[in-house]
This record gives sequence, structure tokens and C-alpha cells, in this order.
Amino acid sequence: MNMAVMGFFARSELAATLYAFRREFLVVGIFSMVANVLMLAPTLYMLQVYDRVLASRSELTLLVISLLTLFFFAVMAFAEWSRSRLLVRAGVRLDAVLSTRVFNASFEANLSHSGAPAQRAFNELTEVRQFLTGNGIFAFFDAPWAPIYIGVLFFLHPFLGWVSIGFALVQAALAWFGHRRTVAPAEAAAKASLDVNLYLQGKLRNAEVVESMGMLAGLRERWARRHADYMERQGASQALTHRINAISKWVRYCQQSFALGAGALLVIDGQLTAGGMIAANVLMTRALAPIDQMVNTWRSFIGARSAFLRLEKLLQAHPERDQALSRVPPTGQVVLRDVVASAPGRAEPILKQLSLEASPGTITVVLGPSGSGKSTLARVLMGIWPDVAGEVLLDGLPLAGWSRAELGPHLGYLPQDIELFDGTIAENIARFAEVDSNKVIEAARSAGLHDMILRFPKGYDTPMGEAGSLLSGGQRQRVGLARAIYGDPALIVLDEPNANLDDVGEAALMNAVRQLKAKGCTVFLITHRPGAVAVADQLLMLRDGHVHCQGPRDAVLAHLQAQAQAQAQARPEAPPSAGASAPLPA
Ligand SMILES: Nc1ncnc2c1ncn2[C@@H]1O[C@H](COP(=O)(O)OP(=O)(O)OP(=O)(O)O)[C@@H](O)[C@H]1O
Repeated sequence: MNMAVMGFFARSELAATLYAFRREFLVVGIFSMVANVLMLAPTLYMLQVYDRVLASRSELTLLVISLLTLFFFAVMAFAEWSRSRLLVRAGVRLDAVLSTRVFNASFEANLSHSGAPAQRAFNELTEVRQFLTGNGIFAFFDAPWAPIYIGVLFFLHPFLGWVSIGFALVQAALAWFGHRRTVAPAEAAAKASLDVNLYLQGKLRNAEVVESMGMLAGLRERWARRHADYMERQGASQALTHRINAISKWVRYCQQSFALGAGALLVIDGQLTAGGMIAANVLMTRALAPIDQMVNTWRSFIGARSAFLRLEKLLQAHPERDQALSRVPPTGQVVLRDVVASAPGRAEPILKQLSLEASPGTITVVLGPSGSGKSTLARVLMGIWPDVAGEVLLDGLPLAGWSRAELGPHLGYLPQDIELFDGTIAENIARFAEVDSNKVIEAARSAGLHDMILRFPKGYDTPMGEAGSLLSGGQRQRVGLARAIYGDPALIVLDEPNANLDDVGEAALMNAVRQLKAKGCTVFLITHRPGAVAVADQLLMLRDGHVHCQGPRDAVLAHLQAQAQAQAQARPEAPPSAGASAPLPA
């Protein structure tokens, strides 16, 4: 294989995956060769019928060559069918090989807000697969055979060979021109189409909010603007493609008729038989068909190529995680050293030089005003904040180095926006792994949910869709809590778990937190409610991304009290110094 081709397959993971299909493509190439060589059969048949059968008036000759041609056609049909089947199967396998990888990469991209939505990545995978396994690719397999047909035309008469080369050049020039002109508009239209779809889907997801506050008109106006932009771009792109297709069609008609005319000239001159003339006409159409096919499939080629490039970029940006980094289960010892968490588009980091330690069997309550960085800290602790500097260690090892699939069951996380997924309540609590009924019930009990679930008609097997209408905000939060508790994690982070809870719910939560502590879990509890301070071993107060106060609970409380008293005494003379901070030694 030549260097350029090898270079292509070596350049990325995606290209290397395609390289694994080289055998299939080779066999497709062989079938294409058989089919293309046998395409000469109709030409030979025509020659024989005109020049031999009609001249000799022999029915037997006609029968023999007809049967022979029939056999060739059968082989040709078999070769064409086989190559299609092979490609379809290769497509299914390609999808099987890549879909998990693309799923993981687009999931990670979503997590870091760095990539296009997952759905787009799957559309791209489908586009690449459909191109590689559809009609478009045949043009590439058939094109190399055009020279053979042109060679046969030269054999019939050099003039016919030159005419076919002339037409081939015109067609190729048209394809090249088409590519240059249509690539940008086609890509712009595809992007605009995706934008419109994604915008619409996003709004449909929030249909209740939109409806309740009468936001539809405003949103429709924004959607209409995007839609109009898409229509305009698509119209421009289509108009151009149609123009190029029309020119291509015109060239094809000219070629079909003038090839016959050129043959007729030679017949008049006595240089070609009538059979040769008809055969040359068929042959020339055949020789130029792949080029014509390429002009028509150019658009899908461009689409597939840019989809390929985007997928390649996505996979490169999110390489497969090294599964070898799995380790013994963590005990939950957490150390953060000089952690700085940033976000794109923000001049200042969200968390600034944050350091803390938490041991197994302790509860750290994180307090602080809105926007002080508590939820960001929760994500850092879970290892899902993309842009972190400093050290985040779990059992003395960097969190980022753990195998996510293995670490996941040892972590518990209750985010502020609880997302429950399609499936039963039990499956949601069991995190969609194999449901261990005892563990599910234990987690539900701890979250104060068990009795409530039993009151549902299908109990733990109630689908989330149905339960969605049965569950209140507080109950959803408790299902989220049970999911976080499930399987006795070593480290658990609860981000405002009591936001929607009543007093009973809050008591159940505090009970659950104490149980977790008793089991040796490292608990982080982020809250606005002062009641939670009662269960804390240590307190961490954040203010504007900084540690305002940190240390054992009683010491921090005493310090805050002393600070408040000092401020109260100083008040008559001078205003309090807002934001005075004094991190306590842990
Ligand atoms: N993905 C993000 N990109 C940019 N900025 C962000 C992102 N997430 C949060 N922020 C900003 O970081 C700051 C801290 O946000 P965070 O959600 O951590 O605060 P919080 O203390 O949990 O607030 P609350 O109590 O209201 O939940 C805010 O100013 C917020 O605007």
C-alpha cells in the first residue's frame, strides 16, 4: 500500500479502526473487479450479435453467446450483491466497534462542556457508516476500472478512445469544480440544520416552563430566525448542487449521442463495423458512469468527510481511558492541595487555592453564600470538573487516574439538579447495574423512602415515567439520596440534599448521614441550612471561591462567634470589615 494511504490509516484512532476493515474492503475490491470486467459482456454480446450472428444468420451461435452472456450476467449480479452485503455487514460491525467509544467520548465532551452534544456525534457516525457502506463508496471502487473500458475503446478505434478521454476530463473537471463550489455551502447548511434541531429539542425538554410563563412566542421568534437561516443556507446549497447536476446531465446526454455520432463517422469511413459502433456507445457510457456517479455522490462524500474529521477530533480529544489504572477499593481518605478550579470564559478561577483533608468516618459540612463555589467543590471531589489545577487525591492517589467504571460504585453523589433516568425506581437506586434487592431496600430505608415506595402500585418496580407524576420534589430528592447511598460508598458528596425536604425528610437525611459516618464513609454535606451543622465533624466555609473558615466544628463555631462579637463591639466606632477571614488550622 502506498505511503499516503498508510499515513491516513496511521493518523488517528478512527482511521486505524477503518484499517481493521481492510480485508473487507479488499474483498469488495475483488468483487468490484469481477463485476467491472464482466461489464464488458454486454459490449461483446452486441459486437457478436451485430457482426457475427446477423452476418451468418446462425441461430445456434446466437443461442450459445446468449447463454454465455447469461452466465456472465449471473456472475456479475452475484459479485454486485456480494459486495453490497459485505459492506452492509462491515457497517454493522463498524458501528458495534465505534458506538461505545463515541458514546464515551461524547459523554466526556458533554461533561467538560467542550464538545458537541452526544446526538451530533452519533449522527456523524451514522453519516460516515452510511457513506462507507452505501452506494457512494462504489463509485470509488468502480472508478479505477474506467481506464480498462477506455483501453477497449482505443482497441476498437483510437478516435473513440480519445473521445471518451475528452468526456472523462470534462466530467472530472465538473466534479472538481462541484467540490470546490459546494463544499462550504453544504457544510454551512448541515451545521445550521443541526443547530435548529438542537435548539428545538432543548426547548421541548423545558415545555412546562415555556408553557407556564407564556414564553412560547419569544422562543418561537428565536427558533424562526434560526430556521430561516437554515432554509436560506440549504436553499443556496441545493441550488448550487442542482445547477452542477444539470450541467453534468447535459454532458452525459451529449456524450451518449455524440459517441454514437463519432462511431457513425468511423462506420461511414469504413473503419468500424456497425456492431463496433453500438458496442462503443454502450462501453463509453459504462466507462464514464463511475465519474458521473462520483459527481452525484460528491455531496455525501463531503458530508461524510467532514463528519469523519469531527469524529476524529472528538476521539482524539477524549482518548480511551487506561483501564490498567484500576486499584483496590478506596477507603475514602480525601486530600485537596492548592486546588484551583477554572471555567472557560471566566477571568477568575471559581475555586482559589483550596486545600482540605477529610478522613473516612467523618462528616464535613460545607457552607457559604450562593455562588461561593460549593457545587464546584462537589464536582471537583467527584472528579468531574474538567479544568482543575492542584492536587485532588483519593487514598493518596490522583482522582483523575482512577478507572471511572471501577471507582463509580465507591462514590456517591447527589447533585443539586437530580436527574432520574428511564427505568424502575429500583433500577435508578441501583444505578442501572444489576439490582441487588437487599441493598436497594437498605438504601431506600436509609433515605426514608421505603414505606413510600411500597405504597406505589408496583412498589420498587414502578417505572420512573409513572413515578415521575407520583413523586414530589422532596421525594425525587430522596430517590437521588438513596441512589447516592446505594452500595455503601467510601466517599459521598451531597449537594444541598435538604433543599426540598420537610422536617421529617431532614431528620431522615441526618439519620442517613450519621449511618454513613458509622460505616466509615467520608461525607461531604453542602447546605444552606444551619441545622446540618449539628452532625458535622468539620466545617468548611467558602466565600467567593476562597476558604473563609475551616476546621473542627466547635473550633470554627467558636471562632465565628468571637468574630461576630468583635464586630458587634467595634460597630459603634467603625463599620464591620466585611469578608474578614481567618482560616483556622484544621
Ligand atoms: N460551568 C460553569 N462555567 C462557568 N462558570 C461557572 C460554571 N459553573 C459555575 N460557575 C460559576 O462559578 C461560581 C460558583 O458556582 P457554584 O455553583 O459552585 O456555587 P454554589 O456555591 O454552589 O452556589 P449555590 O449555593 O447557589 O448552589 C458562580 O459564580 C457560577 O456562576
